[in-house]
Amino acid sequence: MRLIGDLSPGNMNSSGGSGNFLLVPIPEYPLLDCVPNRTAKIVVLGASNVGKTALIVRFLTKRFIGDYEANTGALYSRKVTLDGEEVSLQIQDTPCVALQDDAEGLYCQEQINRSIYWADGYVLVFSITDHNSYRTIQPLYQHVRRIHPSGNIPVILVGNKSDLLRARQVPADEGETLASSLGGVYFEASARENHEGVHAAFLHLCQEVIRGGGNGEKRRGGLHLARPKSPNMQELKRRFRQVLSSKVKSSSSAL
Ligand SMILES: Nc1nc2c(ncn2[C@@H]2O[C@H](COP(=O)(O)OP(=O)(O)OP(=O)(O)O)[C@@H](O)[C@H]2O)c(=O)[nH]1
Repeated sequence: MRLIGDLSPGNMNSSGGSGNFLLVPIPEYPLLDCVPNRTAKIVVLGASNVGKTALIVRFLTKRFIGDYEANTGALYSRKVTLDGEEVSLQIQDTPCVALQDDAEGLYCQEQINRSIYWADGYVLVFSITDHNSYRTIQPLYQHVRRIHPSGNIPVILVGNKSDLLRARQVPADEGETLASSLGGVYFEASARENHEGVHAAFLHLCQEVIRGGGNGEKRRGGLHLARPKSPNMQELKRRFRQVLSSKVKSSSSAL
Protein backbone atom coordinates (compact mmCIF):
# COMPACT_ATOMS: atom_id res chain seq x y z
CA MET A 1 0.00 0.00 0.00
CA ARG A 2 0.97 3.56 -0.55
CA LEU A 3 0.52 6.27 1.97
CA ILE A 4 -2.13 8.91 1.71
CA GLY A 5 -2.10 11.76 4.17
CA ASP A 6 0.39 13.71 6.16
CA LEU A 7 3.07 11.86 8.07
CA SER A 8 5.21 14.63 9.30
CA PRO A 9 4.30 18.21 8.48
CA GLY A 10 7.03 20.29 6.95
CA ASN A 11 9.45 17.47 6.38
CA MET A 12 7.42 15.24 4.12
CA ASN A 13 6.53 16.64 0.76
CA SER A 14 2.98 16.85 -0.55
CA SER A 15 1.30 18.03 -3.69
CA GLY A 16 -0.53 20.63 -1.63
CA GLY A 17 -4.15 21.64 -2.03
CA SER A 18 -7.09 20.00 -0.41
CA GLY A 19 -8.28 16.40 -0.31
CA ASN A 20 -6.13 13.30 -0.43
CA PHE A 21 -2.68 13.57 -1.82
CA LEU A 22 0.14 11.17 -2.34
CA LEU A 23 2.88 11.56 0.12
CA VAL A 24 6.53 11.11 -0.65
CA PRO A 25 7.27 8.31 1.78
CA ILE A 26 10.12 8.12 4.20
CA PRO A 27 13.21 9.05 2.20
CA GLU A 28 15.80 6.45 1.47
CA TYR A 29 19.35 7.14 2.46
CA PRO A 30 21.91 6.51 -0.28
CA LEU A 31 22.75 2.84 -0.60
CA LEU A 32 26.43 3.71 -0.29
CA ASP A 33 25.61 4.69 3.28
CA CYS A 34 24.75 1.09 4.15
CA VAL A 35 26.75 -0.28 7.03
CA PRO A 36 28.95 -3.02 5.50
CA ASN A 37 27.90 -6.51 6.61
CA ARG A 38 25.33 -4.94 8.91
CA THR A 39 22.39 -4.62 6.56
CA ALA A 40 19.04 -6.30 7.16
CA LYS A 41 16.69 -6.54 4.19
CA ILE A 42 13.19 -7.30 5.31
CA VAL A 43 10.05 -7.92 3.28
CA VAL A 44 6.53 -7.68 4.69
CA LEU A 45 4.07 -10.14 3.15
CA GLY A 46 0.44 -11.07 3.63
CA ALA A 47 -3.10 -11.01 2.34
CA SER A 48 -5.09 -7.92 1.52
CA ASN A 49 -6.04 -5.42 4.19
CA VAL A 50 -4.14 -7.08 7.04
CA GLY A 51 -2.16 -3.95 7.90
CA LYS A 52 1.22 -4.47 6.21
CA THR A 53 1.68 -0.79 5.42
CA ALA A 54 0.26 0.30 8.75
CA LEU A 55 2.78 -1.89 10.62
CA ILE A 56 5.75 -0.54 8.66
CA VAL A 57 4.65 3.05 9.10
CA ARG A 58 4.03 2.48 12.79
CA PHE A 59 7.49 0.99 13.23
CA LEU A 60 9.27 3.75 11.34
CA THR A 61 7.29 6.79 12.46
CA LYS A 62 5.51 5.66 15.64
CA ARG A 63 2.33 6.89 14.00
CA PHE A 64 -0.87 5.34 12.73
CA ILE A 65 -2.46 7.20 9.84
CA GLY A 66 -5.31 4.85 9.10
CA ASP A 67 -5.89 5.76 5.46
CA TYR A 68 -3.81 4.15 2.76
CA GLU A 69 -4.09 3.52 -0.95
CA ALA A 70 -4.14 -0.17 -1.88
CA ASN A 71 -1.39 -2.38 -3.09
CA THR A 72 1.67 -0.43 -4.00
CA GLY A 73 4.99 -1.68 -2.68
CA ALA A 74 7.40 0.89 -1.28
CA LEU A 75 10.92 0.48 -0.01
CA TYR A 76 11.90 2.20 3.22
CA SER A 77 15.39 2.63 4.61
CA ARG A 78 16.47 3.41 8.09
CA LYS A 79 19.44 3.03 10.41
CA VAL A 80 18.73 1.40 13.75
CA THR A 81 20.86 0.57 16.74
CA LEU A 82 20.97 -3.09 17.68
CA ASP A 83 22.97 -4.27 20.70
CA GLY A 84 24.81 -0.94 20.64
CA GLU A 85 25.79 -1.22 16.97
CA GLU A 86 24.42 0.59 13.94
CA VAL A 87 22.51 -1.52 11.43
CA SER A 88 21.13 -0.49 8.02
CA LEU A 89 17.56 -1.65 7.73
CA GLN A 90 15.62 -1.83 4.48
CA ILE A 91 11.93 -2.71 4.60
CA GLN A 92 9.97 -3.63 1.49
CA ASP A 93 6.20 -3.27 1.57
CA THR A 94 4.41 -5.48 -0.97
CA PRO A 95 1.08 -5.80 -2.76
CA CYS A 96 -1.18 -8.41 -1.23
CA VAL A 97 -1.08 -12.11 -2.03
CA ALA A 98 -4.24 -14.22 -2.27
CA LEU A 99 -5.07 -17.89 -2.01
CA GLN A 100 -5.95 -19.65 -5.24
CA ASP A 101 -9.30 -21.44 -5.47
CA ASP A 102 -7.76 -24.75 -4.42
CA ALA A 103 -6.57 -22.95 -1.23
CA GLU A 104 -3.07 -24.36 -1.66
CA GLY A 105 -1.48 -22.21 -4.33
CA LEU A 106 -1.05 -18.46 -4.22
CA TYR A 107 -1.70 -15.54 -6.50
CA CYS A 108 1.57 -13.71 -6.14
CA GLN A 109 2.87 -10.97 -8.43
CA GLU A 110 6.32 -11.27 -9.97
CA GLN A 111 7.35 -8.15 -8.10
CA ILE A 112 6.69 -10.01 -4.84
CA ASN A 113 8.83 -12.96 -5.95
CA ARG A 114 11.70 -10.59 -6.62
CA SER A 115 11.27 -9.04 -3.19
CA ILE A 116 11.24 -12.49 -1.58
CA TYR A 117 14.46 -13.40 -3.33
CA TRP A 118 16.05 -10.08 -2.41
CA ALA A 119 15.16 -10.21 1.27
CA ASP A 120 17.03 -11.70 4.22
CA GLY A 121 14.09 -11.75 6.63
CA TYR A 122 10.31 -12.15 6.37
CA VAL A 123 7.41 -10.59 8.24
CA LEU A 124 4.34 -12.71 7.51
CA VAL A 125 1.23 -10.79 8.49
CA PHE A 126 -2.37 -11.84 8.99
CA SER A 127 -5.24 -10.11 10.72
CA ILE A 128 -6.66 -11.75 13.83
CA THR A 129 -10.08 -10.64 12.56
CA ASP A 130 -9.78 -12.47 9.25
CA HIS A 131 -9.34 -16.24 9.25
CA ASN A 132 -8.77 -16.30 5.49
CA SER A 133 -5.70 -14.10 5.90
CA TYR A 134 -4.42 -16.62 8.46
CA ARG A 135 -4.97 -19.49 6.01
CA THR A 136 -2.77 -17.67 3.52
CA ILE A 137 0.30 -17.86 5.76
CA GLN A 138 1.26 -21.53 5.35
CA PRO A 139 1.15 -21.46 1.51
CA LEU A 140 2.97 -18.13 1.62
CA TYR A 141 5.74 -19.63 3.72
CA GLN A 142 5.95 -22.61 1.32
CA HIS A 143 6.29 -20.10 -1.49
CA VAL A 144 9.19 -18.37 0.29
CA ARG A 145 10.74 -21.82 0.83
CA ARG A 146 10.54 -22.60 -2.86
CA ILE A 147 12.44 -19.41 -3.61
CA HIS A 148 14.98 -20.13 -0.85
CA PRO A 149 15.04 -23.93 -0.82
CA SER A 150 18.00 -24.26 1.49
CA GLY A 151 19.28 -22.48 4.52
CA ASN A 152 17.80 -20.62 7.40
CA ILE A 153 14.80 -18.38 6.75
CA PRO A 154 14.50 -15.76 9.48
CA VAL A 155 10.77 -15.23 9.86
CA ILE A 156 8.27 -13.75 12.27
CA LEU A 157 4.51 -14.16 12.20
CA VAL A 158 2.44 -11.10 13.11
CA GLY A 159 -1.24 -11.34 14.02
CA ASN A 160 -2.25 -7.71 13.52
CA LYS A 161 -5.35 -5.76 14.66
CA SER A 162 -5.21 -7.11 18.19
CA ASP A 163 -7.20 -4.05 19.27
CA LEU A 164 -10.25 -5.59 17.57
CA LEU A 165 -10.68 -8.36 20.13
CA ARG A 166 -14.44 -8.63 19.68
CA ALA A 167 -13.97 -9.42 16.00
CA ARG A 168 -11.27 -12.00 16.63
CA GLN A 169 -11.40 -15.03 14.31
CA VAL A 170 -7.94 -16.45 15.03
CA PRO A 171 -7.09 -17.47 18.61
CA ALA A 172 -3.63 -16.50 19.84
CA ASP A 173 -2.60 -20.14 20.37
CA GLU A 174 -3.24 -20.88 16.66
CA GLY A 175 -0.86 -18.07 15.81
CA GLU A 176 1.77 -19.44 18.19
CA THR A 177 1.44 -22.98 16.86
CA LEU A 178 1.73 -21.84 13.27
CA ALA A 179 4.73 -19.63 14.01
CA SER A 180 6.64 -22.41 15.71
CA SER A 181 5.88 -24.79 12.84
CA LEU A 182 7.52 -22.20 10.56
CA GLY A 183 10.51 -21.88 12.88
CA GLY A 184 9.64 -18.33 13.89
CA VAL A 185 8.16 -16.34 16.74
CA TYR A 186 4.56 -15.13 16.96
CA PHE A 187 3.77 -11.49 17.75
CA GLU A 188 0.25 -10.30 18.29
CA ALA A 189 0.23 -6.60 17.53
CA SER A 190 -1.89 -3.59 16.86
CA ALA A 191 -0.52 -1.10 14.38
CA ARG A 192 -3.38 1.11 15.45
CA GLU A 193 -2.84 1.16 19.20
CA ASN A 194 0.56 -0.10 20.19
CA HIS A 195 3.90 1.07 18.91
CA GLU A 196 5.95 -0.98 21.39
CA GLY A 197 4.60 -4.35 20.20
CA VAL A 198 5.26 -3.49 16.56
CA HIS A 199 8.73 -2.18 17.38
CA ALA A 200 9.61 -5.36 19.31
CA ALA A 201 8.52 -7.55 16.40
CA PHE A 202 10.61 -5.75 13.76
CA LEU A 203 13.67 -5.52 16.01
CA HIS A 204 13.46 -9.22 16.81
CA LEU A 205 13.53 -10.10 13.12
CA CYS A 206 16.31 -7.63 12.47
CA GLN A 207 18.38 -9.30 15.18
CA GLU A 208 17.71 -12.73 13.70
CA VAL A 209 18.85 -11.54 10.28
CA ILE A 210 22.02 -9.90 11.56
CA ARG A 211 22.92 -12.90 13.72
CA GLY A 212 22.25 -15.31 10.85
CA GLY A 213 24.23 -13.26 8.34
CA GLY A 214 21.40 -13.04 5.78
CA ASN A 215 20.62 -15.50 3.01
CA GLY A 216 23.62 -17.79 2.91
CA GLU A 217 22.81 -19.44 -0.39
CA LYS A 218 22.71 -16.13 -2.24
CA ARG A 219 26.20 -15.26 -1.01
CA ARG A 220 27.67 -18.71 -1.56
CA GLY A 221 26.22 -18.91 -5.06
CA GLY A 222 27.58 -15.49 -5.90
CA LEU A 223 24.18 -14.58 -7.33
CA HIS A 224 23.23 -10.98 -7.37
CA LEU A 225 19.68 -9.79 -7.64
CA ALA A 226 19.10 -6.11 -8.09
CA ARG A 227 17.30 -4.43 -5.26
CA PRO A 228 13.60 -4.09 -6.19
CA LYS A 229 12.99 -0.70 -7.72
CA SER A 230 11.49 1.70 -5.28
CA PRO A 231 8.07 2.67 -6.58
CA ASN A 232 8.50 5.94 -4.73
CA MET A 233 10.85 7.25 -7.37
CA GLN A 234 8.61 5.99 -10.14
CA GLU A 235 5.65 7.65 -8.51
CA LEU A 236 7.58 10.88 -8.16
CA LYS A 237 8.59 10.81 -11.83
CA ARG A 238 4.98 10.14 -12.85
CA ARG A 239 3.72 13.04 -10.79
CA PHE A 240 6.46 15.27 -12.12
CA ARG A 241 5.43 14.44 -15.71
CA GLN A 242 1.77 15.08 -14.80
CA VAL A 243 2.58 18.50 -13.36
CA LEU A 244 4.69 19.39 -16.41
CA SER A 245 2.00 18.34 -18.87
CA SER A 246 -0.73 20.24 -16.99
CA LYS A 247 1.52 23.34 -17.02
CA VAL A 248 2.07 22.98 -20.77
CA LYS A 249 -1.70 22.59 -21.29
CA SER A 250 -2.58 25.62 -19.17
CA SER A 251 0.07 27.84 -20.81
CA SER A 252 -1.03 26.80 -24.33
CA SER A 253 -4.70 27.43 -23.50
CA ALA A 254 -3.75 30.86 -22.15
CA LEU A 255 -2.29 31.79 -25.55
N1 LIG B 1 -8.27 -1.59 13.95
C1 LIG B 1 -7.11 -1.69 13.28
N2 LIG B 1 -7.08 -1.36 11.99
C2 LIG B 1 -5.89 -1.49 11.34
C3 LIG B 1 -4.72 -1.93 11.98
N3 LIG B 1 -3.72 -1.96 11.07
C4 LIG B 1 -4.25 -1.54 9.92
N4 LIG B 1 -5.55 -1.25 10.08
C5 LIG B 1 -6.48 -0.79 9.03
O1 LIG B 1 -6.62 -1.84 8.09
C6 LIG B 1 -6.73 -1.32 6.79
C7 LIG B 1 -5.65 -1.92 5.92
O2 LIG B 1 -4.39 -1.49 6.38
P1 LIG B 1 -3.13 -1.49 5.40
O3 LIG B 1 -1.92 -1.16 6.18
O4 LIG B 1 -3.42 -0.64 4.25
O5 LIG B 1 -3.15 -3.03 4.96
P2 LIG B 1 -2.28 -3.78 3.82
O6 LIG B 1 -2.05 -5.15 4.31
O7 LIG B 1 -1.09 -2.96 3.46
O8 LIG B 1 -3.34 -3.83 2.62
P3 LIG B 1 -3.15 -4.24 1.04
O9 LIG B 1 -2.65 -3.05 0.32
O10 LIG B 1 -4.53 -4.62 0.66
O11 LIG B 1 -2.22 -5.37 0.91
C8 LIG B 1 -6.63 0.20 6.91
O12 LIG B 1 -7.94 0.72 6.95
C9 LIG B 1 -5.96 0.42 8.26
O13 LIG B 1 -6.35 1.62 8.85
C10 LIG B 1 -4.80 -2.27 13.37
O14 LIG B 1 -3.83 -2.67 14.04
N5 LIG B 1 -6.03 -2.13 13.96
